[in-house]
Amino acid sequence: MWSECHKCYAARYGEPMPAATAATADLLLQLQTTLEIQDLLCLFSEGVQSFVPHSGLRYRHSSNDLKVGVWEDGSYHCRKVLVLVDEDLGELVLSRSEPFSGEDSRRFDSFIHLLLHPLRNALRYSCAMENAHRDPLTGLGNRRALDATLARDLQLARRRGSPLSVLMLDLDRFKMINDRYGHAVGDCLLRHFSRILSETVRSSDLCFRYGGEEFAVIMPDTDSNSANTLAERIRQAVMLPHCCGGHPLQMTVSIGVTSLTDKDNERTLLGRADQALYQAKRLGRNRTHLANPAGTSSIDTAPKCS
Ligand SMILES: Nc1nc2c(ncn2[C@@H]2O[C@H](COP(=O)(O)OP(=O)(O)OP(=O)(O)O)[C@@H](O)[C@H]2O)c(=O)[nH]1
Repeated sequence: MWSECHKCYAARYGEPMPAATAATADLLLQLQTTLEIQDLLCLFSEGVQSFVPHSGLRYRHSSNDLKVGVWEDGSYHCRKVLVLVDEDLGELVLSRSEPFSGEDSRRFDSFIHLLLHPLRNALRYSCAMENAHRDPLTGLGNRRALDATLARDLQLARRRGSPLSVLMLDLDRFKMINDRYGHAVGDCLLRHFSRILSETVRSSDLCFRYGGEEFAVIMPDTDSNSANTLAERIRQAVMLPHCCGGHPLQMTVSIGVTSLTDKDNERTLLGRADQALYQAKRLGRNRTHLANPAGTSSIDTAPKCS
């Protein structure tokens, strides 16, 4: 019944669809037009508004905490737990300055039935997108995520006229670790390295596993000097011994550093960071190599201890 359009309803029953039925039919159709959770909640809030007036809507799930409209924490709330068969879909809360009546709550319930399937689909889509952009071993963003983030951050830096730097990092002689201690120990070191990376950079910097034992960091609002300082901090932190599979191991990393120029696109920026990394390897590994943004000269930070 809900999926019938107004015309079909009129043809079948010989009268126009009642307003409440028409509203739920329209809302159901609208909710099927998006897989984005935020958009879905906006559509839902608009659809429910004339039947259960509210100033704000909040959706909480283990993977999300979203607010739509004017959310006032201190005012009246109408809270619903969302379950579809046995699946926990989170919690939906309406808020406003007037108390909610029993009738409001019942109407809200009847609209929630329309939301459950579209919301479950949106949650699954969001989870699939998240997995498609995450490296399963380290939990860092993967190369696809790096490409998308770099394109976005590059545009942002251009618009604001702010600096942007990139690090490319590659663990040294990692094949030896695998060959000597086995792949599981190698995996343990890769996880350890990604933790060091995430803990050493600032919260605005983003870390990615580029592939194998190669990683990248995007640093918005960061010039080459600050990027070089941060790269050195990472290099020093990596050298501290770490126990994997009962083996106290020490690793080192080579790092290429570069910053955005006017002529750069994503490919040239990453390419220059990769070249700087290659230079760091060529000059003896366990070092940071800064490519001059103009690409004409470069600075090498030799290890203070190795
Ligand atoms: N354990 C583990 N090893 C990996 C993974 N991905 C790539 N590797 C290993 O990383 C090693 C990379 O070796 P190479 O490319 O020769 O580089 P390297 O030994 O680090 O030497 P340099 O980079 O020249 O310092 C190979 O042995 C790969 O098998 C992974 O997910 N887990």
